[in-house]
Amino acid sequence: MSELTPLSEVGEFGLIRRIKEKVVLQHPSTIKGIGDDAAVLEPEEKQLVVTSDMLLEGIHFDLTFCPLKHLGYKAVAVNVSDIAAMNAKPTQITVNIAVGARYTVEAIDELYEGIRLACENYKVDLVGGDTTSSRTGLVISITAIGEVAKGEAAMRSGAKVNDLICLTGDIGSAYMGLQVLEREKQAFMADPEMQPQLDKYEYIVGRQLKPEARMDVIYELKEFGIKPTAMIDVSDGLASELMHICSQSGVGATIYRENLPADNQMLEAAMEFNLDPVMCMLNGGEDYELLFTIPLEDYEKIKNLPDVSLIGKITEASEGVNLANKHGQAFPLKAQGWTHF
Ligand SMILES: Nc1ncnc2c1ncn2[C@@H]1O[C@H](COP(=O)(O)OP(=O)(O)O)[C@@H](O)[C@H]1O
Ligand SMILES: Cc1ncc(C[n+]2csc(CCOP(=O)(O)OP(=O)(O)O)c2C)c(N)n1
Ligand SMILES: [Mg+2]
Repeated sequence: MSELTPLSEVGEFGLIRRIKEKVVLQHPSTIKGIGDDAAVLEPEEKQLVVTSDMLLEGIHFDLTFCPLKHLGYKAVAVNVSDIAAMNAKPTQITVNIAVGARYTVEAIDELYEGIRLACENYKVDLVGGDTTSSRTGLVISITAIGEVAKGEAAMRSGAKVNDLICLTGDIGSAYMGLQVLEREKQAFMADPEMQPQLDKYEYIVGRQLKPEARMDVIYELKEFGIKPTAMIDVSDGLASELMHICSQSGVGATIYRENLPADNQMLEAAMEFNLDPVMCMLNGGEDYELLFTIPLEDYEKIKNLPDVSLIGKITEASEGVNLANKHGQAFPLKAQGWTHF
């Protein structure tokens, strides 16, 4: 095994130099990246979108089952997902990390390998950040900047009565992936000889550890001439996100249980864990899919998009937010997804 280097050997500035050396800037709007008191950007004639999300050890990730490279990728992806949810294109990120003194240079290299891979995939420039020590665990906080043409940003507040409610991908899988990982961790702690059994859960575990921001769908919507009237990404759970759209738009909604997009592995794992798959889909969280509304007239355009499901319709506010079953019975939806407190 190769030697590991303590962080104290390179120091804060040595670490930053190491990070900077591997950064390749690709956006013409990045005038100055890492290395000065602040980055300098020169955006085009567009509106800027700015968002931050942080990931904390013990709250958002567990290093016993989350490799640092995946963590770096996920930290970027969840931020790009918020940019996507504004119907915008990501351009730059800054990365703040707080790291325990016992970390090695090689461990931080791994983390940044994931960050770099995500920057390459989403075509964003890493233009700065901050590095501090931590006494309580690893913290990663990312700010993402993006651009959108004037008037094209999709707010949570734009949904109109009779709009169609659309959802990308499938939901509930990241949550079930986490249940599997936590179970295998418990089994391993009880008996370190135990090898984790993850083969048949590859997809759902991947959804937890390696989520993708749906920039692909943002580009497709543009290509098909569809502008969502409202949009949000699913981080805390579908029910919770739908409530945000409804309250901010002053509307109600009905979604149909039969139309909720489920993956087979998620359904099988839910059965194994004795969990109601519909509850997992509504409240699981961390799917990083896009929930958006479109005018009814755009139905013909949207039905050709392979990875978009029509899950319901927007109604008058007085009708509330409901989940309907195949017999047409509707029940008020409760947001029981992730909250921090
Ligand atoms: N500590 C904070 N200070 C200021 N604004 C915040 C803070 N936390 C969240 N916000 C803002 O509140 C809104 C909702 O945040 P959040 O629920 O985290 O959204 P998301 O799920 O998209 O990350 C956003 O506009 C965000 O910028
Ligand atoms: C170790 C661990 N515990 C719990 C979770 C589950 N979890 C953590 S944060 C979260 C929701 C999303 O996080 P949040 O900070 O609310 O993101 P935001 O809505 O601001 O994008 C979920 C479901 C996890 N992924 N890992
Ligand atoms: Mg947030």
